[in-house]
Amino acid sequence: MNKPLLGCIADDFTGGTDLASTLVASGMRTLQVIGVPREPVPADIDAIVIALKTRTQPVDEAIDGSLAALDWLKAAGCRQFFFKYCSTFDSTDQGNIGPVADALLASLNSRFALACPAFPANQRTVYQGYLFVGDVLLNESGMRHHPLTPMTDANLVRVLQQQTARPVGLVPWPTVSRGAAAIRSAFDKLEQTGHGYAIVDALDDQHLRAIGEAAAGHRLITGGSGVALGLAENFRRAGLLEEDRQAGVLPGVEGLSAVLSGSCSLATNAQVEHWQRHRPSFQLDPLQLAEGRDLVAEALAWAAPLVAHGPVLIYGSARPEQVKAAQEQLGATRAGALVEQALSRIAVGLREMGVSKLVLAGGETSGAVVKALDVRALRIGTLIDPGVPWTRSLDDRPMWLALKSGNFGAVDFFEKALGMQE
Ligand SMILES: Nc1ncnc2c1ncn2[C@@H]1O[C@H](COP(=O)(O)OP(=O)(O)O)[C@@H](O)[C@H]1O
Ligand SMILES: O=C(O)[C@@H](O)C(=O)COP(=O)(O)O
Repeated sequence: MNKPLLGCIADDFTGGTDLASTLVASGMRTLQVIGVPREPVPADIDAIVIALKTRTQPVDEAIDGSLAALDWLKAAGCRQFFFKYCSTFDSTDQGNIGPVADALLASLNSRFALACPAFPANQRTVYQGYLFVGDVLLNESGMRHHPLTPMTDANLVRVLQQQTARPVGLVPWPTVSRGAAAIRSAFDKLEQTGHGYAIVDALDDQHLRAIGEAAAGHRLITGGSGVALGLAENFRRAGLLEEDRQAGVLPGVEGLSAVLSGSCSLATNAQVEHWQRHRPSFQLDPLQLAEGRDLVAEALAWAAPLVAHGPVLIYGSARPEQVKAAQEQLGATRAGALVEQALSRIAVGLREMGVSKLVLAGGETSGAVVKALDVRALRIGTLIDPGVPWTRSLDDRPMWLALKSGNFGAVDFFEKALGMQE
């Protein structure tokens, strides 16, 4: 049996499908598993993405979970490893990007890894070490209001340096634009001068492909899905990957559809508002949940007569003022957990009603819901918008799931995913 080539650890589930869809598009047969698998790798898989929910866990738990995933991937025979985090570098002052990357490097007996969250197709670029979201710096984007990981500094060298004792350097755009050989020699120089990481500038996909090529010999690569663009080609050059493999079309599922949204990002809030212009929606308020009101039962009772006629949206998503008000009373973690738990129970209830196609908005939200549905693995299908593919769960009651990163997708993403007209 062929061994997988690339073993990936994603710090959240939406990030996992984002990375998996990039690998599939570049011709790698990719399986996404939820948590460290209990089963052996299926045959004929080129890349495995283990999706964890470590982005906002306490640092020690994030390290333990990531190392367990790495051990499994090593045992499966992977040659190269990828730590996938968010294209907006979502983290707290303590981590978890730095501490997890440190632990992975140590376990791989490596001293150096690149760090590049750039994802130009979704307007994330890195210039002189500063992360831009569209035409504004990260800290001026909606990410400054993120409920769990507010990002208040766009200088990634500084942000990562705060999370690791290993010195962090920069490979700037003029070097990156000279191509793979120049990038490789910049990596070598940084490693020789004792740096543990290099933040790497990237403004377009060509840069990302060159960075990928330069990292062909690296044991560990860290970044967003963009930097995975060039990895398949490395394996092809080495004669390890066949040409022209395409992502399989997912077998369909019979049943009803719904959207569950827990993301409070600018993009998701706009998608929720767009949906509400013509379609039914039900809002969950964490303050009411905290008071003990059974909004799960209310939402399901509301959905029952509607969902048979067309998809419904149930959401906790709220504007920054509303999120802040809930967090002031409950704390960010409890407010978030209340909405995640409610949406998870609603997802289980909707499945009982015959829903088999679910669009989930939000990384933490998707993680909570997918766990509640006891999904163990996902096959990756076609892209709805950059970074968000349809997936099909691999179990006895298969569902189609679209795990949408909060920040991703056009304003009509929900309708587009479900094939609905305006
Ligand atoms: N009204 C609300 N008040 C406070 N927190 C909320 C509210 N609605 C959702 N949340 C929480 O905000 C967090 C959003 O994170 P996530 O799902 O990862 O979205 P994103 O992909 O935008 O980062 C979740 O923990 C979610 O439960
Ligand atoms: O890289 C990205 O932006 C996404 O793949 C991602 O990690 C999504 O995270 P959320 O925005 O929390 O869904």
